[in-house]
Amino acid sequence: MMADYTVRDQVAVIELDNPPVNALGSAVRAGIYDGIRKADRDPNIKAVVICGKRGTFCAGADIREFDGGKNGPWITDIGDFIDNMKKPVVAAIEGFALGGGLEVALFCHYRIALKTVRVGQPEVQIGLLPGGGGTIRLPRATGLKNALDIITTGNHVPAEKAAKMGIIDQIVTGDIIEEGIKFVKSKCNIDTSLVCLRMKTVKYSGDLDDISEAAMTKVKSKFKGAIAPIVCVKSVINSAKMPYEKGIDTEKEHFQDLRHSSQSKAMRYAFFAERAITRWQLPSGGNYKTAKPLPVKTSGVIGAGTMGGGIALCLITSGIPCILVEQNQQFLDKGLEIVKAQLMRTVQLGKLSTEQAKKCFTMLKPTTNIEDLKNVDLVIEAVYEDLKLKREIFEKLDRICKSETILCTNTSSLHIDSIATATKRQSKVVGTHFFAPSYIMKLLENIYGTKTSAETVATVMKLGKTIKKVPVLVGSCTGFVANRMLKPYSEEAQYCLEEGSTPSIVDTVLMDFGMPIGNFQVSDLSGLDIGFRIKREAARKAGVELSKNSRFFLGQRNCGLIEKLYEAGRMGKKNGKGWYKYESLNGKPIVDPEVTMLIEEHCRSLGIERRNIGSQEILERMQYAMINEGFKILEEGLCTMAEEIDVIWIYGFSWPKYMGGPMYYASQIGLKKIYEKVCYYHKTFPYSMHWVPSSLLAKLSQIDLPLSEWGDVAQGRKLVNKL
Ligand SMILES: CCCCCC/C=C/CC(=O)SCCNC(=O)CCNC(=O)[C@H](O)C(C)(C)COP(=O)(O)OP(=O)(O)OC[C@H]1O[C@@H](n2cnc3c(N)ncnc32)[C@H](O)[C@@H]1OP(=O)(O)O
Repeated sequence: MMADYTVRDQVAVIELDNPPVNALGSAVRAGIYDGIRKADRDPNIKAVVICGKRGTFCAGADIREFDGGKNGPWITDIGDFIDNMKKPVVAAIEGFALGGGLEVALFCHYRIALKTVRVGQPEVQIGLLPGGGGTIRLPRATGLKNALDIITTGNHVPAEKAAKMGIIDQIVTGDIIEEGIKFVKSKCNIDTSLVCLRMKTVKYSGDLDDISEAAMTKVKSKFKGAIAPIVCVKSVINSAKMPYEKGIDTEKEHFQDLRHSSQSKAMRYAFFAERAITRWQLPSGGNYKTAKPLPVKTSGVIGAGTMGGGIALCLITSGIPCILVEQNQQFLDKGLEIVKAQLMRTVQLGKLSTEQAKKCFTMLKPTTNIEDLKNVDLVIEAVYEDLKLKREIFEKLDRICKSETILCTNTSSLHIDSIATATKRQSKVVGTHFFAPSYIMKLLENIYGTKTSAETVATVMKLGKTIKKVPVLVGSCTGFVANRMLKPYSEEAQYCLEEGSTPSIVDTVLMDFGMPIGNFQVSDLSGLDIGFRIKREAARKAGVELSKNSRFFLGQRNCGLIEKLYEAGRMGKKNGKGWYKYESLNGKPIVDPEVTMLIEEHCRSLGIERRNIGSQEILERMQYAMINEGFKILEEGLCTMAEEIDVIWIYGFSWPKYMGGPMYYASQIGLKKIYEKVCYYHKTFPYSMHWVPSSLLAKLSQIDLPLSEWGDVAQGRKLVNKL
């Protein structure tokens, strides 16, 4: 049994024991169930303590079991039994009580916790609802409003807040089991039915239908396209509408429906993908197990623009002092204003108190003197994308900084070696690519160069976690993984415009799929000048002219629309005109007939016949071109597993988690179909390099291998005999 049963001072102590997080697998559930029945039967036992081993209570149901059909008692059987017990049962919580873990605690008559504990019902984040009575019992403990909030967001609640909400009865210090025993013995003379949550009514104020409608509207707009939050609201409302038993039965039905839904399967995949990518390895052999990160106690950021300011903010709000360097006082002052405004916003959102924000700000040391960086542990360069400038900065940093300092570049496209070779410490140079807005977006694409050491990689992977990002390690190539895959995706979007579509049609198709924002809206946000400059730089490097009126550029299909919009003074949202027009800086995109005319004129002048392009074709062309690129990336060893690509898209480009990421999506469609379509488009559009089929995709399309093994095939770790 995966729950230890011992007796101390006439109290039965049931300790959950399932490493690493005491997940409630079927054996654990059986262990708890047997334990409470044994304690109830034994006349020498006066009370029960339920707690967990290894410093944590329980992280919920064993998510891996949801795909199989493991049996064991249903979790609410435990609750039903405790509800009828005369002997008091206390949950003694340390670490986490999450999901089914909190539900077990809510079955108990009492809950005590250490101050450091976090509780929550995070099921919604894996496309589920709390299926062990959580939607019915939590509202009885804390009221409808709090329960709706906790269950629909999945956010963790710190112990003291949970105590104020009525979820925890007492905060304790010291040994949790000793405290549990002391606490529960003091309750032996109290009638358990008086404290049993089943017997309580659900508190709320106002009209239930109004509460339900408001909660539905909120989750539908906040979690667009996701089913689980809607079902969570329904079930929590049932707690106030239905008798306890009916509420529980309905909850169980909802749980089973969600458990088998494609959305939950994709989100469970994403949960484990996020953990798999922490097991990084370098081609040279260094890996997450062997490499030790260096401490980062002080940091520096060069460039106080929107990106650099946001990066500095990530550092100081995570407790890492940061020296922010700009070339002159005017730019520095502007950067500081950006940091201050973002900090204020964080306070307004309730994420930091005014005091905390003030304290953070004192950790920022603005300067115009790069020499001030000499003693910091790590520097992140975030100046604009100019190789010459970056090399100059790295050469200077190499001279100024102590020998241990790690030098990071926030380049979004340049090869790491092309910057690292400006220094005599190539093993300490690494890419740390943040995504705009850098304070908000969770992805941190860490890029190793040929000579980057495992220690340096370990340091930036750890730093990523410390500053609350999701760090993914990738190899170096133009655009790295994220932007390299984005290129065919947005090129296909532009080709669709030339062939007959419009920015708003393309964007609507993407948003209907589940993307929070369309391709052309993103382009307007980043600024059309960025796209234009990238193309101009590519032309300059190749020693050719950039021509907006040519259908070919560097031997490839070309769409000159960006150049035409740029020349028409359309810079994007920042000047109110891009692919759309905007009435204000915070305004919504409005279809602009001028852009439609410009596109039509572009087609006329180049003799391109426009046609109706269906939404399926738009989606397929954008996604399959990008997926094909993903397979090439795996094939080239720039990623070691397909999961890395999915996490990059989820956290860098807000790919809907309930669709698992583009590689997972491909696995659901079937690689055979994807490969056939890629071949078809390659034939149809022979001048687009991105349609040349990936040989890995070709290989995998012939066999049926789980996504978790695609990287192994690419790297030759798994040999496929059939081929
Ligand atoms: C048929 C079943 C009937 C049950 C009916 C009741 C239904 C209840 C629904 C649920 O309870 S669903 C689960 C709800 N709980 C969660 O979503 C919590 C998930 N875990 C986390 O958020 C985090 O892991 C943590 C607990 C906050 C700890 O974070 P930390 O960063 O410290 O460690 P990780 O790297 O995330 O995790 C360590 C290790 O543990 C694995 N793991 C964590 N939680 C679970 C879990 N609930 N089930 C299975 N495995 C879990 C995680 O995958 C890591 O292992 P890996 O090998 O590195 O992947």
